[in-house]
Amino acid sequence: MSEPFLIDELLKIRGLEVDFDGFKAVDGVDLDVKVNEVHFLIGPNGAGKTTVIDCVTGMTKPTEGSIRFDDVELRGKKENSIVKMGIGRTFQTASVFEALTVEENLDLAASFRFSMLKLLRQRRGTTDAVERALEDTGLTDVRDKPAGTLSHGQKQWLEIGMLLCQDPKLLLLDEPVAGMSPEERTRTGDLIRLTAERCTVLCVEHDMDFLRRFADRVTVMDEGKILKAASTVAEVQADERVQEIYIGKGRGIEEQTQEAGA
Ligand SMILES: Nc1ncnc2c1ncn2[C@@H]1O[C@H](COP(=O)(O)OP(=O)(O)OP(=O)(O)O)[C@@H](O)[C@H]1O
Repeated sequence: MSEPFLIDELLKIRGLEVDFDGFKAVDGVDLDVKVNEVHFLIGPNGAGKTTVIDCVTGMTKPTEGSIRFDDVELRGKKENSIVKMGIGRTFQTASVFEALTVEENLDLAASFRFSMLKLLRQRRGTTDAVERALEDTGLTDVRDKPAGTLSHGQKQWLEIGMLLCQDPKLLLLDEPVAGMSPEERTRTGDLIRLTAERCTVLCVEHDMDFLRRFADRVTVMDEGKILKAASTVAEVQADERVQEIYIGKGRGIEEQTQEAGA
């Protein structure tokens, strides 16, 4: 009999395995993400974090295990069905339409939520979503600028704004603050906290200072496995095995996480 799906769980992964031509990139991963939490997935390079995210979006097909979202099994579903179920995802390099303005990018993203008929009847639905995303991301002043002229940080916020326009239940963020200045990191963290008031956030990240400020819970992976299941940042930092994998791979947890996020 399968485990019961608790009311505050949004994502429940059990026994996930991914085999790339004989190499187990993900090896028996269990992961629980609760409704409206900001959950970070950390671990050294090659730990399998992005592969787990790719399995949730349907981009990578697991060889074993289950991925239940809102008590529905995602395995076997197509990527676009998973998007429609309310899962949005950003990439390490923001994917925005550079030639379109900020507002046009958001408008286009918002329109994915509506059928053509609804769009004609309910133009206002997209406008409200766009205005809210502009406000949340702090991009109102640059709404008429082509996305290609934005700074790196602004492009990342635009990508998050585009996903917010689609009213997701779960946002998957892949290293959202990589390459950002300290000010941009703070703004991104504030945007993530604001986002978590409306949806759940699962974030792959290396920057320990960022985690300390913005995470509710953290799960640590190493070599395809879970090293430490969902815990507080303080518990993760105090864990000797977590210290060991970072120290064992050359440097301290602080140093390595900051460096990887820089
Ligand atoms: N398509 C693929 N084919 C073969 N091997 C892959 C593929 N994608 C990822 N891998 C390997 O699987 C392992 C896990 O990769 P993954 O990108 O998930 O790690 P990660 O924890 O996200 O690392 P990083 O922090 O460096 O992004 C790595 O050894 C990687 O080289």
